[in-house]
Amino acid sequence: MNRNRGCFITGTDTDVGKTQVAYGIAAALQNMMGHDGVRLWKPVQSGVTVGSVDADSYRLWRGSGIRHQSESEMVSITLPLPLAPWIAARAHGCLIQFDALVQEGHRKLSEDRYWIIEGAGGLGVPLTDQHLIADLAQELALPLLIIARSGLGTVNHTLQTIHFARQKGLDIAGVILNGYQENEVAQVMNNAMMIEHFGGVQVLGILPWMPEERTDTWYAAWAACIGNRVNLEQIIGLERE
Ligand SMILES: Nc1ncnc2c1ncn2[C@@H]1O[C@H](COP(=O)(O)OP(=O)(O)OP(=O)(O)O)[C@@H](O)[C@H]1O
Ligand SMILES: C[C@H](N)[C@H](N)CCCCCC(=O)O
Ligand SMILES: [Mg+2]
Repeated sequence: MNRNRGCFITGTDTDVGKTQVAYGIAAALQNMMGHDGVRLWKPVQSGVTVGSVDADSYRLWRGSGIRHQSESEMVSITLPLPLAPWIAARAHGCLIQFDALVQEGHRKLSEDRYWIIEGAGGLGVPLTDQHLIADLAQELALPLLIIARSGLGTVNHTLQTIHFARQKGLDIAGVILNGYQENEVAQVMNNAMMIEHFGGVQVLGILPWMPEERTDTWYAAWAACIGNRVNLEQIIGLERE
């Protein structure tokens, strides 16, 4: 386990399903590994309070089924306003200490666990007046898993994210296209093909829209869906020496 440090989950935008995919991957990896080796971290969340059902930290905790961390151990900074972290912090009368966040990340990654770390919004989202989410991903030196919408517009957004990631020297583990509707299958397959062709990356999974109420049964079905449709071996295998 100690070679598989983790992945950094980013998105082509806010609201593309990073949290939903992150907890699903965590649950599916736990199922696949058959032991407790996965941990989750959301360095900064905004627009929520810890404990509310819509907080990323709560959803990561609830959806992953991981109980060796509490919800508050899954998040470091929570800011109430639904804004980019730099501005949400400023409005709250504080600044995000980028170096402290990086140190905390390194401490976590030195543990003998597989860490799934969720950014905020996309790579170009400011954490401070000098740092973007991309800079945090760079400091943590984890491969990126890019979550993208599945439908029209996603090819452009995904290729731009890939281009920016490479400019920042980030490794890309792959892309997951999230949330297709039943009548969109052909379009999503074409989108995946175009992203692979022009982006030089692998699409590691294509996930359907699953709108039902979040019950225990729903969470189990989502973890199974990810286990069946996402190339988990590739995600953790990339980290193997
Ligand atoms: N495949 C899906 N099926 C059903 N609902 C989904 C799916 N993917 C995402 N959602 C819903 O879409 C909304 C946005 O997803 P989510 O919060 O995971 O996005 P995010 O990228 O993590 O956003 P943020 O930038 O705020 O962290 C949530 O309400 C989530 O439950
Ligand atoms: C509040 C929201 N849910 C996110 N966590 C923060 C998204 C910031 C996006 C900034 C931007 O790209 O313009
Ligand atoms: Mg999220």
